[in-house]
Amino acid sequence: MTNSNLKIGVLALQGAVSEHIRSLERAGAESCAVKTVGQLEGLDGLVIPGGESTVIGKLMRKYGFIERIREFSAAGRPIFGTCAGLIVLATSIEGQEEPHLGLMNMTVARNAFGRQRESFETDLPIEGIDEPVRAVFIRAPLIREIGADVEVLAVYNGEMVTAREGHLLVSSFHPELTDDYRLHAYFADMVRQSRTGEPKG
Ligand SMILES: NC(=O)CC[C@H](N)C(=O)O
Repeated sequence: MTNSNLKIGVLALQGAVSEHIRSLERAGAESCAVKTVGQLEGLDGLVIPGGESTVIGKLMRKYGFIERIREFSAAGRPIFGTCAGLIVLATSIEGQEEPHLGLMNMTVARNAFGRQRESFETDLPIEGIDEPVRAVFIRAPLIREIGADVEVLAVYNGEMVTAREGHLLVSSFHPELTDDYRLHAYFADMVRQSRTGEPKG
């Protein structure tokens, strides 16, 4: 048994970073901003925040994060992508030739709510969390199609907005912009469980 704290980094190339760090700390994890690939070492999990997926993708390529985050994931370490982070994790992005990380088996659509509903909030029931979560959507993406191993955790107006594939978790909305840190706690549990699967010694 190890007593060391969970360490969950937040990719800090662009977007809402400090709010994620605050929510992760409230959920009982240690957290820090990740600006260089070297900082991925020693992390148990990673959050990829919202922002602009094209910008985040470009900076990930520039600073060598694509390969290193793929290795991070291949080692079974959990990743949570929110909003633009969801787009960055997808294997396919509508209207775009290339994905970014291409790790989670799903097709996503960017800015899928249209201009009328660029930004809104709702109480969203999420599988595995007791009461609905206050969800803030900002120029949010939707999940259009999923692979067989992807489990849908939340649906809004018939559209998939939260999902999980093994150690990968994604949400269309911004869970870090409210005081409700239950989705971060859910992710911290995923990270904790992935650690107990580690070989002892
Ligand atoms: N809030 C967000 O992260 C918005 C995502 C952004 N619209 C994109 O396409 O990347």
